Amino acid sequence: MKLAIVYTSITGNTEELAEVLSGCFREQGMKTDCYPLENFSLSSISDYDSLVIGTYTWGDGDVPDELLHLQQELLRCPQLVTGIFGTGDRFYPKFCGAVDELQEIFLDAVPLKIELSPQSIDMSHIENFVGQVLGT
Ligand SMILES: Cc1cc2nc3c(=O)[nH]c(=O)nc-3n(C[C@H](O)[C@H](O)[C@H](O)COP(=O)(O)O)c2cc1C
Repeated sequence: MKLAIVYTSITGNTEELAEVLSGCFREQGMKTDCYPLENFSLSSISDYDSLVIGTYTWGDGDVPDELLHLQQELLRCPQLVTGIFGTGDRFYPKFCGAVDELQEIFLDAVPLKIELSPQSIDMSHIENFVGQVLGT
């Protein structure tokens, strides 16, 4: 089994969460590759058994534009998307709205929403997410 984390991040919060998650998946014995979106080649999708997508939220609860192409491609194999994580800010009415939007498309994916950058208080949620994605 091989898992890819593919994320987009502007100010680094989602990147930080992606790195924490990578470490957790690896600790659980999962072969895990972690890519910023711009380094992920769509042709490598077939190398993976499972894909976990990470995103910030933009605008009024929106998925960032740069993710839309990957989102479209994954509609061919929606079962591959096992998790969707995001960082957001509770200041906005649609907290982590991008995670909600993606989850409406990838119905079986486990969601994780974290406020800004991951803190130690978030670790139980993060570990739960990892466990659910791995089905343990
Ligand atoms: C213009 C703008 C719009 C945003 N809209 C939302 C939003 O609707 N919901 C939300 O939860 N966060 C929103 N955010 C907050 C970001 O999603 C949040 O800061 C996130 O952690 C940034 O991730 P990054 O550091 O990976 O880029 C917005 C931020 C900006 C600058």
